Amino acid sequence: MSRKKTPKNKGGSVPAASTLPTAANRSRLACSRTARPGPEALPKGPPQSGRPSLGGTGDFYDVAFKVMLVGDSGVGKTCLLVRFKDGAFLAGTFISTVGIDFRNKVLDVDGTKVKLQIWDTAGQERFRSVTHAYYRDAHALLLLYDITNKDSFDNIQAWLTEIQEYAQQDVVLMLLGNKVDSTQERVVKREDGEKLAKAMKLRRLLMRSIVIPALQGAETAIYKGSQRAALQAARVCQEGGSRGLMLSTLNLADTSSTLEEATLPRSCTGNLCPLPRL
Ligand SMILES: Nc1nc2c(ncn2[C@@H]2O[C@H](COP(=O)(O)OP(=O)(O)OP(=O)(O)O)[C@@H](O)[C@H]2O)c(=O)[nH]1
Repeated sequence: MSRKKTPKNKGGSVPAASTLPTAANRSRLACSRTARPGPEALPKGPPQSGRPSLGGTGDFYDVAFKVMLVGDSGVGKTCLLVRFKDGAFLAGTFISTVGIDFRNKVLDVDGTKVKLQIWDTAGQERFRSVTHAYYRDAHALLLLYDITNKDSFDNIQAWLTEIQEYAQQDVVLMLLGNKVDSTQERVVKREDGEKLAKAMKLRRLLMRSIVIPALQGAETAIYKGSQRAALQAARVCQEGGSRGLMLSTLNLADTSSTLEEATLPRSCTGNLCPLPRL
């Protein structure tokens, strides 16, 4: 595979810390319910200059969320995003992300236009200082590990420490065990992922009968925090994780959560699962 993690048509990449968000553009990133059309009112991800406007495609939307993909290098963040955005799986040679990159996607959820602004961060240590500044505005963080790479699982705690330091306390966090298609190479047991989730006092929202083809092989899904943001983040995984994912979320502000179960809506039969009205 040859692919470049460089600016793309509907997104952009941010290799330098000089373009980190300002207080002004951070406030615009807040989850917004806007009148349509709203390209100029779309939440502007950092930075503002030198790249196409996030709304340049003329997307209409009612509500917008900023979602960030984080985790060790090579866990599959870019693949998840590309799969979600373009429906393609980037198999083959691994080219590491430089800096930070983003894609927009507007989904129709029960008649509501939901815009997701999804940021793909570089997993490599040397880019941490760049990505830290982007946590603050995120509504949801998807924290990935690779079930074939024990180190990426062991490093989850370190990622959580970073998240606790830099993200909003009420951010929705999902823990994703990626690459479950690689059954032969699996070194992180599903139970270990679930144990970690429990240790973090996660709440369980979605499990068992997830009938979305993209989620075949999904192990479990847990959320806590803003329900709507959690579900939108789950949708990223549902569409992006054709190879199955374990989803779980953590509300860092809530240490007294208990496990709660629910299921996806019955109408959830395709790649796009209508979200329940919350
Ligand atoms: N088998 C399998 N391979 C995957 C999957 N997702 C990603 N890969 C492979 O894993 C490698 C790394 O994927 P990337 O998406 O580039 O990883 P990343 O997390 O974005 O890495 P950084 O950009 O360095 O942070 C690539 O060779 C992908 O083809 C998956 O679900 N299953």
